[in-house]
Amino acid sequence: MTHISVFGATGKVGREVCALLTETDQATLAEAISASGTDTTLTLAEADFTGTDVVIDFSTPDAVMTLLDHLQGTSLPVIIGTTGFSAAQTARLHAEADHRALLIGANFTKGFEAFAAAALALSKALPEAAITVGEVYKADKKMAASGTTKRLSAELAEITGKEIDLDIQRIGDTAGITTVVLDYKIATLRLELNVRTRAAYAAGAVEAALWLVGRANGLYAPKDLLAS
Ligand SMILES: NC(=O)C1=CN([C@@H]2O[C@H](COP(=O)(O)OP(=O)(O)OC[C@H]3O[C@@H](n4cnc5c(N)ncnc54)[C@H](O)[C@@H]3O)[C@@H](O)[C@H]2O)C=CC1
Ligand SMILES: O=C(O)C1=N[C@H](C(=O)O)C[C@H](O)C1
Repeated sequence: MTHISVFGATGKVGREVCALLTETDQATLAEAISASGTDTTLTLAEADFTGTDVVIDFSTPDAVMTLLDHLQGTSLPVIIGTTGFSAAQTARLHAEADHRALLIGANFTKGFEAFAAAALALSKALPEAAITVGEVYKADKKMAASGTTKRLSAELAEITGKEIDLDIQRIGDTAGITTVVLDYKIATLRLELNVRTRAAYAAGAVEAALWLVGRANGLYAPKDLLAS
């Protein structure tokens, strides 16, 4: 049985991770940590992580930095689900991988890696196509490209040498819709990943956490799970 602590436990995704950990036989909830603590959660200062095998984070970039400060001197593995890090924060994350196994994923939905690979393959097969990466998320998410869109557009730009158009939308409580549209004049090819529930992100993160326990220190990504 793997003991998983959840950082950002009262958030939309953190709640789903905690719920999943009460249902699965492979893992159990060790400590649930939130910004100010509640009846069922601890503050970071109250958490001691003894009895924790791996931490799953879905919080904010600044909060992740405080988590890493708190974990200094331990080699506890961490799954980072949070997106939107600054360049300096990203550098800190990468340096942290010298001290622990750290897996960073912008999108833990099962099928996302295959979706990204398909988008890259199609962009190579249709070099004449204009490419747009689109996203729809909840209304209160910052109106800027998500981690998912940044990753997809950077990989598509690298492989095609083209500028990639972005279409950013915010609607209601949308869990996440990612599209890649290739327009090659005689036709339009559209790939869409429509996440129905945030439980999908929680499931992918728990699967990654189970995989990460026992790995050597270093930086990992969701595609490493597929390779092993
Ligand atoms: N990698 C992936 O597959 C996914 C990533 N995300 C990312 O995960 C992050 C969280 O997303 P949501 O759950 O939708 O946001 P949310 O706003 O619902 O939850 C964030 C939580 O972090 C907590 N938090 C803030 N400061 C904290 C601190 N110092 N200590 C502990 N907890 C703290 C907040 O109280 C809040 O409950 C975002 O960056 C989002 O983009 C979201 C969905 C999937
Ligand atoms: O905030 C969200 O909800 C999500 N954010 C992630 C991101 O920034 O890439 C992706 C996920 O699909 C949902």
